[in-house]
Amino acid sequence: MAAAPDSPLYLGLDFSTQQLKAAAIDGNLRVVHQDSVQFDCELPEFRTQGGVHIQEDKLTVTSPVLMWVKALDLLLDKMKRAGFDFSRVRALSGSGQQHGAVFWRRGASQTLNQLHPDQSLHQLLQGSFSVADSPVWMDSSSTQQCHDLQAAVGGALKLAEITGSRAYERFTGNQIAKLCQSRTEVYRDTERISLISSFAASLFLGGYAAIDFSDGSGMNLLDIRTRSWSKVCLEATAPHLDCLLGSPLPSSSVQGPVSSYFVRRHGFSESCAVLSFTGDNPASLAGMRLQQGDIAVSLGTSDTVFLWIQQPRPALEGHIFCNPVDRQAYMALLCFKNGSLTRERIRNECAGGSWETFSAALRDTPLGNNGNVGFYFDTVEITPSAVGVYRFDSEDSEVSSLSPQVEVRALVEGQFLSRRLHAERLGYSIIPGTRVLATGGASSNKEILQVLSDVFNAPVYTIDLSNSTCLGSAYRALHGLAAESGASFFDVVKNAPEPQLVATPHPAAQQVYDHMLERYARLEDSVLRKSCT
Ligand SMILES: Nc1ncnc2c1ncn2[C@@H]1O[C@H](COP(=O)(O)OP(=O)(O)O)[C@@H](O)[C@H]1O
Ligand SMILES: O=C(CO)[C@@H](O)[C@H](O)COP(=O)(O)O
Repeated sequence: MAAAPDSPLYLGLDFSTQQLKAAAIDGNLRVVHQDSVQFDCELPEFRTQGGVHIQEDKLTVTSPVLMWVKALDLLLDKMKRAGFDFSRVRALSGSGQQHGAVFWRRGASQTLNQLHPDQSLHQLLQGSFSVADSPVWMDSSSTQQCHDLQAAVGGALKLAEITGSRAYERFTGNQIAKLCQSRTEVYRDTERISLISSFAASLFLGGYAAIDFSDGSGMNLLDIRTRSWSKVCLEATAPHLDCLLGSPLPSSSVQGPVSSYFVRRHGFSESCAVLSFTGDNPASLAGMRLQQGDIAVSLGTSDTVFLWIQQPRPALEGHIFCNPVDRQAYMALLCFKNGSLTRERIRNECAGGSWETFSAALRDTPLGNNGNVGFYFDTVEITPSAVGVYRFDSEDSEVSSLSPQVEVRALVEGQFLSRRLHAERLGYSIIPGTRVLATGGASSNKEILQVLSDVFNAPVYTIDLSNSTCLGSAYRALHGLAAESGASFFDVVKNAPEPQLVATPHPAAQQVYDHMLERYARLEDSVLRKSCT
């Protein structure tokens, strides 16, 4: 049944690597509006490529914080022009690319509190950030700080037991330590540190939003069992950090009403609630309504693989985050840096820049690629830690090139073999009934999903939107209002459309890829020996 034209809406936003996106749903969980702002082409004055600036050392990767602020101005204006009625929004939530940090300058809280509706956020917040270029998840420049943190807490595994992950360069605590050591004055001039998710929530609240447990798990600072900051990690990272971070809160918390700025400038209702924002992968778990036993594969700027887990078993590879929709549960995640941008490079070099030609190459080449396989780590990979491009023929001999069509398949098969290999090392096994839920920009490509299905030997499902992050945040906004009366997330979203089957494995897939996986693991070992990062 269609919802009444003035019925309540729930808004989800996603501040991801390459764009800001929004989706609104009605009380029947139907998507009624979608919009986006692409950073590179719609905000060219910030001169980003893929939403980021890669610095000369090739390790430091940042994004201008004012670009995200301006993107929000632009997005809300676009939505208004499209006739979106903000007064109907009962609750909103959102997500951000994980791990990135926003440093608010002393005095920023007062500015946030007194935003004048005649001016844009971008004009009002020009002077509010002590660091103009925020470190983001692609950064790998804090190796020293990672070593120091692990040494301080008693080793990599001990750190993983506390925070869910060994030290990773992109994790916020290590970025904060780097800033504090290299730009002490700037650190002293900072009154608050947000994640990108809690920064975005702060804009809507007109005051500092708490970091939520789930995104907070990507900092190497939160004790994922007690769900509070780990004293030993804070002390090893930087002085007075507890004051700068504020107390973390559950991902389903109502953090307050939207600020009067949004009421007066955009027509939001004064009672519109702002729910905790979270990380984009946790939001995606909510958007896909992931269940235990499913495996999610997100094909955004990064590729990620994640699972719902009940008990944390931290390891030296991968991450455990607090679950964003169930306070007793967790999620396990693997992140692969060379995802869509690497597929785009090979599309440009081997398929004339056309996804259609790229897809045709996948259709026209056989499962297993006649033994040709590749490792494409254009930038320093996270899982595994390696860099460079390595191609092998069926005899395991390294070759310097492959024909364009074979290269396309070598890339996509290689990427998914890697996703499966590392997921299995994390304890994941494909059993009858396993569903692979795919999302992210590249999940609109059926041929890529067919290779995913073949390599995992499991059916692949997608939801209607390739953008499950916004949908997940809209669901979380709706659930947040009901959570106070004890309703579970799954109760609230039980009538959402079911994921649709989009690919089933070829009958020969298991035979081809079980063997190839063993071979891939051996070749990866040899690549790792060659590519000491
Ligand atoms: N038809 C397609 N085939 C493969 N990849 C695609 C296709 N359309 C878009 N993409 C990829 O989707 C990526 C963006 O995914 P998205 O999930 O929106 O990223 P993010 O949320 O990280 O900003 C682009 O970098 C692009 O390479
Ligand atoms: O670092 C991670 C997860 O640990 C990345 O997955 C970021 O969260 C960026 O996400 P996308 O913009 O690629 O969706």
